[in-house]
Amino acid sequence: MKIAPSILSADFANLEKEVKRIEKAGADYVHIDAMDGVFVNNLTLGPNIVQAIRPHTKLPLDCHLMIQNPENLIPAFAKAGADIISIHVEATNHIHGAIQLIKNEKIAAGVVINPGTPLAMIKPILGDVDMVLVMTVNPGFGGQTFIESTLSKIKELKELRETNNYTYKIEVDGGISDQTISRALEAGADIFVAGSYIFGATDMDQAFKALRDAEHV
Ligand SMILES: O=C(CO)[C@@H](O)[C@H](O)COP(=O)(O)O
Ligand SMILES: [Fe+2]
Repeated sequence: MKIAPSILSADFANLEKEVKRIEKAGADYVHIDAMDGVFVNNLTLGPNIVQAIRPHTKLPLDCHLMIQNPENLIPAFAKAGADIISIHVEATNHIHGAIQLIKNEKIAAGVVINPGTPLAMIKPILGDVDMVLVMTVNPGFGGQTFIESTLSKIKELKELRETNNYTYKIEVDGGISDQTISRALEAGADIFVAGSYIFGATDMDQAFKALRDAEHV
């Protein structure tokens, strides 16, 4: 399994230190939540923060854009050093075109789907994406409760990948902890975003171990 700590729950006054801390603890990606105050009721990290973090880690920067009409900002995130850009299917009328814009930047392209959005909305583009991010909470904030009804979507995405020889990774985001990760893993997720569980832990190494233990039961 791959673990992508969300720096939304990090100490924003010490981001360099926080990124180095997760790298040392065994993170596979740095998950960066970009919120625009329109698509979601919160305002967070933009391309300038991605650019500021880039020299301080070798980890891939996994940028989750919670931005209405993300087309306008895709080039700026790519230029800032994003390795993966994921955009919400709910945030654009032109999801196919927006995914192509990301691919034009020669970086990995992901589509994100909210808990209340049917899988049918992204079926036509599943052959075009490198990653499908299944939101397991409603986007906007860290520290929310994992929504169990999202598990069926993860299972179906895994089946669709097998049947159609698609190559996307399945990422889950929201409410992931030592208590919930095993259900998402069993359903078929490959990459696990965790914010408050990792940054809220008194012992970060132990938090990583507890998440990875789900693979060994
Ligand atoms: O995209 C989001 C929230 O919208 C996430 O990436 C959160 O940052 C996850 O936080 P936890 O639920 O793990 O605390
Ligand atoms: Fe996220």
